[in-house]
Formats: sequence, C-alpha cells, structure tokens
Amino acid sequence: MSTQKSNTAPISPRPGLRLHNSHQRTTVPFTPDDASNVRLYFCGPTVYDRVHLGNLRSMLSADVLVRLLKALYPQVTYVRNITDIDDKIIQRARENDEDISHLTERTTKDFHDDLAALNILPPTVEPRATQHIPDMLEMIGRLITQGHAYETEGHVLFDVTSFPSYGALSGRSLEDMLAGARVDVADYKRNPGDFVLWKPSRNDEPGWDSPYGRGRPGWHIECSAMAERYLGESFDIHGGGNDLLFPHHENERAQSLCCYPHGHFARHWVHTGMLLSNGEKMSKSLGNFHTIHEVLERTPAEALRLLFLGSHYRSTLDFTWEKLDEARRIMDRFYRALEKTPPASTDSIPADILEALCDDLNTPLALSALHRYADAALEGQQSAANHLWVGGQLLGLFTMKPADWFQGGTDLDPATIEALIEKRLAARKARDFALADQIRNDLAEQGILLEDGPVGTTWRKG
Ligand SMILES: Nc1ncnc2c1ncn2[C@@H]1O[C@H](COP(=O)(O)OP(=O)(O)OP(=O)(O)O)[C@@H](O)[C@H]1O
Ligand SMILES: [Zn+2]
Repeated sequence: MSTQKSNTAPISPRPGLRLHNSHQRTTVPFTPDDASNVRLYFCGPTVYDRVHLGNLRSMLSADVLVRLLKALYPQVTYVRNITDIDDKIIQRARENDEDISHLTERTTKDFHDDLAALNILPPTVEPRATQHIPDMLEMIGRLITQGHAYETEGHVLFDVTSFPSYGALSGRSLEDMLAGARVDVADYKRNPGDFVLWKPSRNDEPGWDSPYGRGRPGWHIECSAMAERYLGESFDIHGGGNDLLFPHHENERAQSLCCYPHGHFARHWVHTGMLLSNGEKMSKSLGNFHTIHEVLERTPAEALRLLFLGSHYRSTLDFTWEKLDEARRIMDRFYRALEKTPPASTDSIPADILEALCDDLNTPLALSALHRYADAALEGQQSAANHLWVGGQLLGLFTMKPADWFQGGTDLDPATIEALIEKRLAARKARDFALADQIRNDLAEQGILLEDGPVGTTWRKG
C-alpha cells in the first residue's frame, strides 16, 4: 500500500472525503479514528422474505461507500448484521408452517444470491443476532446496574429519561416525544418512549434463558451488541436507510453510549433515501415492492445497479420500468465504448470520478464523467476507454466482457428463448393472443426479436 510509483499507484494527492453526517445534519470532512483501519456498521436485513429493491438501495449505497473507502484507506472493516430473530420471522414461520431456522437460512441464502448478482461486496463480518445473545445479555445487565434500564413483568426496558441526549441524533426533543405520546402505551412502561431490551417468550416461541426469565432480545440491542463486539465502543460510520434513523438508530445510540460512556459509538451517521414506488415508500407492508429476483428476470443486474447510481444516495428515487430500460440502454452504450479496449486494471482511478465520489458520494456526477469518457472512447480515444473501465469498476460496473454483455446481456439462454417461443405458440393455438403478444413484447424488451416465417418462428438478437 505504501508504494507510490508508476501507474499502479493510488492517486496522489488524495482528495479528502466529505460525507453527510445525519447527526450534524450537514456534510463534513470524514476523519477516521484510525486511518489504518476504517470501521463501519450497517444494519442488515431481517430475514423472513426475499429482499426488495428498496432494501437493495441501502445495501448498494453502503457498497459504494465501502468501495470508495477501500480505494482511499489501507484497510476497511465492514460489519453488516443479519437479524435472524424477530417477531416478523416468528409470524412468517408460523404462516408458512416452516421451521424458523429453515426460514432464516433460506432467506439469508436468497439475500446473498441477490447481493452477489448486483456485485455488492460481502462485508468483512456478517454477525447473526442469534449467535450473540450472551453479548446482548451482558449489555442489558450493565444497563440495569447503571440505572438506565429496569425489569418489569418479564420485560427489560430502557428508560429514555436516563439519557439526557435522547433524541439528539434524529433531532427530536424528549419532552415533545413524551408529551405527544399516545395513551395506549403498555402500562408496565415508566415512560411512553421506553423501549424493549428483552421480552418474554411463550413456550412455542424461540427463547433463551436469562436472569429475567426465558425470552428474546429487542431489535435495537442486537445491533448495539454486535457493533461493540466487532468494532468496539467507538467506530467511524454507522448507516442504513433513513427509515431507521428513528427509533432504531436513536435507540442503538442511547443503549451504547449509556453502556459504554467512555466510547463515542458511531462518529458519523449515514442514511440512504427511500426508494419509492408510485410516490410511496417501497415496502413489504404496502405490498408495492418488486423483488430483485423478479427484476433480474427481465433486465441484467448492471442496468439495475446503474439505475441506482444515477441518483444521489440521500435523495428519494421513484422506481419505474422505463427508468430501468433507459439504464439498460446506457449500459449498452458504455459496453459499445469498451468493445475495442481490454480492461485496464492497472490504470489509476480518474481524478474527476474520485473527486465526485469524495464529494458525499456524488454518483450522478461520477456517471457524467463516465459519459464523457464513453463519448471520447467511441471516437477512438484509447485512454478514455481505460478511464471508463477503471472508473466504472470503482462503481462496481463492467463485470462482463463487452461481447458477453451483447450476447448474454439478455440473461436468457437459447433454451429459455425456445421454451418461450413454444409457450407463445401454445397461447396462439388456444387463441390467448394477449399472452402471445406479451411473450413477444417481453422478449423484445430483452433484445430478442421473433420472426414468424414459413418454417415456424425464429429469433434473433435485436
Ligand atoms: N423503500 C426503501 N428504500 C430504501 N431503503 C429501504 C427501503 N425499505 C427498507 N429499506 C432499508 O432496507 C434495510 C433492511 O431493512 P429491513 O429488513 O428492516 O426491511 P423490511 O422491514 O423488511 O422492509 P419493509 O420496510 O419493506 O417492511 C434497512 O436499511 C432499511 O432502511
Ligand atoms: Zn441496526
């Protein structure tokens, strides 16, 4: 890492990274506690179903940040947890009549597959909540001893009034929160805002023995305990979607700072804007979501990645199929520009791309630099094609050879295409012309054109 010679050298001088900090509500220079090892924690998924595009947007923003940090610093320790104990999991397992561990294993595997398809790098450590119950119980014990938590009716609750800066992260005032609380608060709570650290489990629910009886942890303490276990009492960045800012992150911060008053927990808080669908948050509960699996059946993964990179991570993004098609056309153009130049992995990162990313991960600006390089490469400039390769790869793009993109870019192999042609023929015979047309149009959208001729239907890439 220290060699600064030739074209393999990291950029010099290095631009400083500026990153928005939700806690300060402004963009500030990022300075790690230890520049030899940057440490960050992102909240991972609750594994009870396939992740949707909204979840993916958060993971992808984290991925862009991690890739940039890896380009800037010698070591990055990235922790992203798996929440594998939660009421939603218990309920889904019951509905499916499925063993809880089977459900969580299965959906964790799907999650990994979906992320790998999008070229999202795995974290350094991926702790699972169920493997850290003793760490959580230790924190809960300390919080009780230090007067920040209390036991009541089999529950352990965090007393929000015991932490003077409760609300500071999300910009709320504790007084307003208490005054505005609804009346139907569980009567065992001292204050309406008190939240669960531990709760009792019925016999048919998963549980662990504890000083407070058989039970299970609350969601917030899981992240506090796993962050401390792998990153210590103080670390550099904590992130997730901005829907987690309150109460999840506010509560994590309260627990951790009360438990370890000499640490500072996360110095920098990073939050991704929501992915919308028709103007509303894409979410499982609203039923307006698309799974990654579903999207990848009709579009190559890099087009989806590009779509996300095209908007700034803190802004909201309204998902439409038209935008995805447009992203795919842009990828076609990029790969055209790369066609004549083999990947140039030894080139250093183009300064304009690095500067854009160091400006609070300005991916739209970085993409406009890629467009300029693509223009020049299409006019035959070799160095521009090199910059395009290297800049795009820093953003996790261009994992394919151009020839493979154009041939396999449909993600459809010939056998699948033939099977769809058969299905279309059967639909026509059954006079289901709507289905027949839909199959033809779906294929056309993936660049496969059908031609009906005297010897039957043939296909070609359009
Ligand atoms: N529409 C969205 N846009 C961006 N990020 C999202 C969106 N929905 C969820 N996330 C993020 O995905 C990550 C995983 O969250 P989690 O597993 O709690 O989601 P979930 O509860 O399954 O989603 P949902 O909100 O659909 O019920 C979190 O960082 C969360 O902020
Ligand atoms: Zn968390």
